Amino acid sequence: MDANIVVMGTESVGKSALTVRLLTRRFIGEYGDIESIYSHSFLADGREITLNIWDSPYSEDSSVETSLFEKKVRWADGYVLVYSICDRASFNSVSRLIQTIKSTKDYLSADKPPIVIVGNKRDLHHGRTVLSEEGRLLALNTDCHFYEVSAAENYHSVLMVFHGLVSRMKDAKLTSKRPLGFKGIVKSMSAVFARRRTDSL
Ligand SMILES: Nc1nc2c(ncn2[C@@H]2O[C@H](COP(=O)(O)OP(=O)(O)OP(=O)(O)O)[C@@H](O)[C@H]2O)c(=O)[nH]1
Repeated sequence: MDANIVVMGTESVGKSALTVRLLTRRFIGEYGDIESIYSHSFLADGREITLNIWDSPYSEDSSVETSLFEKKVRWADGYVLVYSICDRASFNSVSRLIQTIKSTKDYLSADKPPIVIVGNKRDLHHGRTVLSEEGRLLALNTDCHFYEVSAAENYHSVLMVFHGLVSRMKDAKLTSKRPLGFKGIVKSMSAVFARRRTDSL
């Protein structure tokens, strides 16, 4: 079974840190601006599940963002929307993102893929500006799921985010994979460790 997961959120909230943590169990600190789709397989209830995880750097360029955004929504079987608990603006942005995703045609026609809201950087509790309750309430009001994690400190909670999302995907949905629509985006993990910039898009 294959599942496409898109990781979204504003700059520096830890999108790459979460993705790399899942894939390698490691936190390497700096990640570079790499637009990437990673594949990750695991066993759940005796079946092999392959996750294709699209992690992209946040861009202020709205024309780039808009066309990429549409591609992501078309492609996704599930969403991980990340904010930092120390960054109120990133939380507000996740809230807007949920509305935007939910109002797109592709989201509705795809039978409403599950959305997980992730408050990251839980280890930085002294700098917290977004309460856990606010994240939980946002999830409740928007019919999403909520986790607070630290990509820096904890592998297990990051694993729960992705596995929890997969368990909410409908099996039927996952059998019909949509083509990516453009090439040159698949990168290997070595690109992350080499911290290479790419101009593949
Ligand atoms: N303390 C702490 N720092 C974190 C955590 N997750 C990520 N960081 C740091 O936050 C910074 C940004 O992390 P990235 O993973 O590059 O963030 P991103 O959302 O992919 O950023 P863009 O690619 O710019 O959109 C890096 O310096 C990370 O080391 C965390 O859980 N705790």
